[in-house]
Amino acid sequence: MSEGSGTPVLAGTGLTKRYGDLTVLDSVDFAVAEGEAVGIVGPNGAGKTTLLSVLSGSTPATAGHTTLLGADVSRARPEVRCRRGIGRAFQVPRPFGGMTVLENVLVGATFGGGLRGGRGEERAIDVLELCGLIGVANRRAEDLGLLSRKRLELARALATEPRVLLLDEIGGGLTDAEAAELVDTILALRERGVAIVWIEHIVHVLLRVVDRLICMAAGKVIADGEPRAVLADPAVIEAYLGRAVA
Ligand SMILES: Nc1ncnc2c1ncn2[C@@H]1O[C@H](COP(=O)(O)OP(=O)(O)OP(=O)(O)O)[C@@H](O)[C@H]1O
Repeated sequence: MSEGSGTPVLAGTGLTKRYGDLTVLDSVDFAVAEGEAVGIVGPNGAGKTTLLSVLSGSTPATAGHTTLLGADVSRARPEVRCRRGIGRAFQVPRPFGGMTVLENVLVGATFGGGLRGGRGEERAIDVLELCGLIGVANRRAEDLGLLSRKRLELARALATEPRVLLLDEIGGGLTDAEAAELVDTILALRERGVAIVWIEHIVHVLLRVVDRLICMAAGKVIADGEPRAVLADPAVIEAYLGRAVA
């Protein structure tokens, strides 16, 4: 969390997830401040996606607590956490293929954000503009190219009016130019004060957005701080076993 900030927008304490004897998340403490952007890196199987799933409520924690704007949401279902401010976008976009782009975003605003009637429509149009999708608002989601599908995934999460947005490898599969466009959209969200937690293997893309980097390995946080310092940390380099991280 940034120095001097107040209550974190989202925080986890002692977050643990076990599958039988396998501990995939091992007593992780995590916090993101309002408007902060945090990147999460780490080798495959480190527990990064599990951390986001536990924070968003889609995977129940074995132990630990999650707070959202200071309130304990550890027992709240994912849709409740969503309405209270946690948005999530996935690596593989999950739109309703037969629906238009606008309809997909309206579903997010109405069911995820609890915005009814005119307010939902206003929010949907605003989000489509922000994500560069207004020109394809009436196209069916299944007819979109990859970058537009990624933008739609982001737009659906944003339509719920999140205070914090959890992004899971949304840059995957994009060309450098497409990834740069996506970064511009995410920077625009930051300007609106949405906190961002972003797992991304494409580190140079991540570094354009985040103020802080967390590295996980074997279910634990092994480094947390200024991004370049984290990438230069010997423990981080060792965790990647010599794989390039920047
Ligand atoms: N439902 C499950 N049952 C058993 N093991 C699981 C389950 N879900 C995840 N795991 C295991 O938990 C570990 C952490 O997985 P997770 O997806 O959180 O890692 P990750 O850091 O996001 O990896 P990647 O970068 O490959 O996406 C992995 O070893 C994975 O196989």
